[in-house]
Order: sequence, then C-alpha cells, then structure tokens
Amino acid sequence: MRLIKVGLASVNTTVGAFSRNVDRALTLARRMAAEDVTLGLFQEQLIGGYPAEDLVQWQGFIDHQWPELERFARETAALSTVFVLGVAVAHQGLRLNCAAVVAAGHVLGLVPKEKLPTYNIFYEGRTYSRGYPGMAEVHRGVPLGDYLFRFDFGVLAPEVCEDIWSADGPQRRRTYSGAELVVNLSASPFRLGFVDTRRELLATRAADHQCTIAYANALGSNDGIIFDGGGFLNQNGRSILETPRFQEGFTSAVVDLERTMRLRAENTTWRSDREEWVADGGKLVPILDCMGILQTRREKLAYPSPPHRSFFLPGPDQRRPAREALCEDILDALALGVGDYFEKTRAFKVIGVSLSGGRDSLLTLLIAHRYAKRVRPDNPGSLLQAFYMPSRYSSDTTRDAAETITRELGVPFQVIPIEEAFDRELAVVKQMLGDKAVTHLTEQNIQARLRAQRMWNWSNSSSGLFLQTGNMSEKAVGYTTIGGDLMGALAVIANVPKTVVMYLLDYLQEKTGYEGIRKVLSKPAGPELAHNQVGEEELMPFPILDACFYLFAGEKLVPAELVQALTSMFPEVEPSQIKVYVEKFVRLFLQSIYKWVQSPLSLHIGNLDLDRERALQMPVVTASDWTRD
Ligand SMILES: Nc1ncnc2c1ncn2[C@@H]1O[C@H](COP(=O)(O)OP(=O)(O)OC[C@H]2O[C@@H]([n+]3cccc(C(=O)O)c3)[C@H](O)[C@@H]2O)[C@@H](O)[C@H]1O
Ligand SMILES: Nc1ncnc2c1ncn2[C@@H]1O[C@H](COP(=O)(O)OP(=O)(O)OP(=O)(O)O)[C@@H](O)[C@H]1O
Ligand SMILES: NC(=O)CC[C@H](N)C(=O)O
Repeated sequence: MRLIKVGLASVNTTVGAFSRNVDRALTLARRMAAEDVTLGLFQEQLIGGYPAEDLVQWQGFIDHQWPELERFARETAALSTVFVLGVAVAHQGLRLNCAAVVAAGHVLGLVPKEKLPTYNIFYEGRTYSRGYPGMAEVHRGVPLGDYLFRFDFGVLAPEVCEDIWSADGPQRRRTYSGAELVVNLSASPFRLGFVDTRRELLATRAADHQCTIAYANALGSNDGIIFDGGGFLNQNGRSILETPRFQEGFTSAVVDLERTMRLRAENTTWRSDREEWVADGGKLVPILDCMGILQTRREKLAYPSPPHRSFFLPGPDQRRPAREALCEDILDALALGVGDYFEKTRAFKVIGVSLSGGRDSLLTLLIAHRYAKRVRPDNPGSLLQAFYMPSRYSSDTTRDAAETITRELGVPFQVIPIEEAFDRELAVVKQMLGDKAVTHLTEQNIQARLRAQRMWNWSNSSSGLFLQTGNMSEKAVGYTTIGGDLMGALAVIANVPKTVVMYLLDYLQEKTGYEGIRKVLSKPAGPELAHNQVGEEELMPFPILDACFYLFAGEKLVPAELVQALTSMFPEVEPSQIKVYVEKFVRLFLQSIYKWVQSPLSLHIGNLDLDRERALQMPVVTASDWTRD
C-alpha cells in the first residue's frame, strides 16, 4: 500500500492579474498542506489566466509570470506538499504553455504542452510553440522538457490540458517510462454536456494507460468564455473523486498508488503493448530524481474505503434529474459569465436590463439576479435596475408581467415611455426622406433604437452594465435591430437557442413559482414593435427554426438535406411547407451575418455559437450559389 492524498484546486483567475491569481492559489495551497495533501494541482495558465490570446505575444506578459512562480515557490517552501501549476514561459524567444512542478521552495521542472488546440474557441497554435518528445532544455536553471518526476511517493507525469485529448498524446510514452500518476492541468471551457465527455475521456485514458490521472480545471469567466472548474481523480479507469464545479477551492482524496502498479502488472495487454513499444525503439522519458527534495507527510492517511462501507454495493445516488441538471448547469454558467464580467472589468457598479415583459429580457434579468443573489444575498435587487419603455404598441400584459417579476425579485423598476421620442424621430426621418415613405420596418426599428440609446445614456452616467438580451435563434436570422435590441455591453443569452430559452423559463417558473414568469409565458413571444406581432408567425415555429439552425450552421447540411431531415422530424408539417421554411431560414441566415459580426461580446455555452472569433468564421459578403439543389 502506498497512499497519497491528491488535492484538486480551481482558482477563479483573471487574465493578466498575475499577483492576484497567485495570492488566491497560495491561500488554497496553505489549506491543502494543512490537510496533509501530498500533491496539490492547479489549473493550466494559473498565473497568467486563460485565454490570454495574443497577449502572449508581449514579452512582458510572459516575463512577469516568472517572479510570481518564484514567489509561489518561496511562499510554499515550508509546506510538505508538492504542487503542479500552469505558467507561460518564453524560451529562446518561443512561448511555451507549461506545467511547473514546485516543492520545498524550488521550481523543479517545466513540462511544455505538446498538443495546442487551434479550433473552435481555441487559438493556442497561433501564439505558443509545442513541447515534443525528447525535449530537454534548461530555462533559468530549471529543466524544461519531456520529463517525469520521482518523489518519495511515486513518479509523476505533468501535462497540460489538450495533451490528454489526443490518443497520440504524451501519456503513452510517459506511462511506459514509469509514470504512475498523470497530472493534467486544464482550462476546459464550459460546454453543454461536456462534463460527461471529460469524465468519460479521463476514464478511458486512465484505463488505456493503466495509470492514475489527476485533473484540475480552471474556473471563472474571461470575456465570454466560461470555465466551470471541477476536477477528477481516476485510477486505472475507476472514478475516485469528482469535485464540485462552479466553486473556487479544492477537494482532496486519498488513493493507493501501489494499486495502479499492481493493476498494470496484472494487465497482460498493457504489458505486451509496452514490450512492443520498447522493441520498436520507443525512447524512455527521463525521470528527474526529486527524492531528496522533500519528505511528504503520509503517515496519517487512511485507506480510501467507501463511506457507505461496502466495496460491492453502490453508494447513494446523488445525481440530479436530467432536466434539473441541464437547466442548473446553463444558469450557473451564464450567471458566472455575467458576474465575472461585471467584477473583473471593474467598470461597473450596477446591472441594467431593458425589460419588455417578454421571454428574452426576463431570462436575462433572472440570470443577472442569480448572480446578484450570490454576492448580495440580503438584497440582490440593489445590484440591478430594470426599465420598461412602452410605445403605442406595448400591451398592458407585458407591462404587468414586467412589473410583477421585478416586484417579486426586489429589482428597482421604472417605466420610461418612448412615445414622444418615437413621434419626434418619425417626423425627422420623414423629413429626411422627402417624398419617400417611411417603411414599416423603420417604424419598428426606431422604437428599438430609442430604447438602446436610453440604455446607453443610463449606462454612461450610472456605471451601469447594459445587458443585451437577444437569443441565438433570432440572432441567426437577423430578427433583431441594429443599433436597437442588438445593443448592449454583454450579450447574456446570445448563444442560447429560443427553444432553450423557453425550456429554462418553464423550469424556473416551476422551481420558483414566480407569478411574473407565468405572466410572461402566458403571451406568445413577439416584439411589440407593431400591432399584434407574433415572432413565430413572422419567422416560423421556433422548434423548426432551431432545428434548421442546428442542421445548417452546426451539422453543415445543405438545404436539400435539411428538408429531408426535417420532413421526418416534423411529419405533421407538409413537406412543401418545410421546404418554404428551409429556404427562408437559409436566406435569412446568410443575409444576417453582417448583423451578428457586430453584436456585443457574448457568453458561450456550446460549440455552436454565432461568434466570428469563437465558432463560425463566416464571410459577410457571399453569394449563395452553393445552397441550390
Ligand atoms: N449586408 C449588409 N451589410 C451591412 N449592413 C447592411 C447589410 N444589409 C443591410 N444593412 C443595413 O442594415 C439595415 C437593416 O438592419 P436593421 O436596421 O436592423 O433592420 P431590419 O433588419 O430591416 O429589421 C429588423 C428586424 O428585426 C425585428 N426585430 C427587431 C427588434 C426586436 C425584435 C424581436 O425579436 O423582438 C425583432 C424587426 O421586427 C425587424 O423584422 C439596413 O437598413 C442597412 O443599413
Ligand atoms: N417595452 C419595452 N421596454 C423595455 N425594453 C423593451 C421593450 N420592448 C422591447 N424591449 C427590449 O428589446 C428586446 C427585444 O425584444 P424581443 O421581443 O426580441 O425580446 P423579449 O420581448 O424579451 O422576448 P420575446 O421574444 O418573448 O418577445 C427585449 O428583450 C428588451 O430588452
Ligand atoms: N485548454 C485546452 O487545451 C482545452 C482543450 C480541451 N479539448 C477542452 O476543451 O477541454
């Protein structure tokens, strides 16, 4: 038996806040040591924050991280814990995204990331250089390269995030070379359902390589990317620990490293694969001997027996029902996104929502309120401000709904009519047009633009964070006004499809019983920019719109394939009508790219987003010849 206690930490870092990030990590490091943690892990880019994007190109951005790494080493010198943490270094002019091993006041080694994600939201290959097999350099007197580390408790293989996502990553050669414990420092952004992907991937890798894997993930939101934290400890395919997400802190568990070695010895497949690898000339990864550096304190560790006292029977099932898990996950992620943007930019004192009594602005307000409740539990409403701005088309129903929900939430609510300004703007535009008529759409858009202008003016003088309320489905088809409801400083639900907006509101209504939500849901969704406007009548039913979006923008099917897929998905709709919907969707989608490329920074909850930087890089000026049958 060789027991070690592994601590998995997640720190809510801010890009560029090197000393604050390290201060937060030090607090956790001391607590880990006080709890006899043998090995404490932090996330990828702990010191610099993630994603630093092109800031990495500034030499100063890299150079200022080293003194902070040394400070971390100095301030943990007296602790009997080995730490692994993420840092960027510039070596011979090249930027490397490294895992640093620190113990007893020393930086013992740096292991650069080998697999640099450059897809979807990631751009690492643009700025970083990769580590490689056999790399053996020295940086500021510290070994830098493809190394393992032997301590009195076992052999470690540090690696960084994407390294584990490749079947051809460094784990294979490192475990064949004697690594027992793979230490993965991650910055894995929140994406719907992705926690299951991480869990399954880790179990697979730990079983493939017959090793123990400790994985610590980043926490917090930077720009629109949200990190949900959460760590895993998995031994040879068996889950030992999964830490809570959306929380700063650490969780630890004891594991018997000898078990990893025994299972390895018993596993003839792993052994013969290794023998073949060695026979084929596989080069063993050198092990740095750190035995004399630190004596870890493991005498008091207790064997990891199951708390429910059975090695055979399952423990209590603590999983949440699927619907609750999905909704709470999205809401937690978006509330973290709003809160971290509000706090980390340091530009704002209050959060403002232009509240229509409709679904999108309601959900946006509820998300902001969820954040406010966390930081001001006694008076969350004091952090928020809602404005209802009626025109001649606004109904009593929406006003009542907006009033009711703000009362229930304790959010200050003001009614600011735009009617007078609407008349004035109409007169001005008529004058500008001379003998041409003002179009109906322009009349609609004037209202939306007046509301946005007022929100900006409010924001200027109140240091208010003006939240943009548009959803992804309507953004996809340009059903949003430039300079109007497309405006805001941060788009909260811009990557949430309309059907999901509805699903979340149904869930929240059931959970909270708020009358205001019920009132909003009692009226069909529509912009109230003209008489009796119903969004689904002007566009198409939202389930069909979202299916078009998923299949066209996500799965990259062509229109004829969309028609085929939707005909079987919606058998109650005439195929000729499906064809009309598909053609309309594709036309509107391709015509509306110019709108979403100028929309505000948005929060990301999936891989399929309307964001030119983070997901779909679409040209604005295109012809659609290729979409024809
Ligand atoms: N390719 C291109 N590149 C750059 N700019 C382009 C462009 N094509 C038009 N434009 C410009 O964009 C303008 C048109 O855009 P914009 O002014 O937004 O107006 P537009 O797209 O014509 O109308 C906005 C639509 O959004 C709907 N809406 C608005 C607000 C809320 C809601 C809701 O869901 O509740 C719905 C509203 O009912 C209407 O159907 C043109 O006048 C032109 O100046
Ligand atoms: N009367 C209003 N007062 C304040 N803001 C408004 C008003 N009407 C529209 N807005 C703003 O414009 C945005 C766009 O309106 P839109 O109709 O798309 O969304 P919604 O009303 O929130 O949801 P729904 O799709 O259910 O109508 C709103 O979310 C809100 O921020
Ligand atoms: N920072 C990273 O390397 C993250 C990449 C990884 N595939 C993830 O999404 O979790």
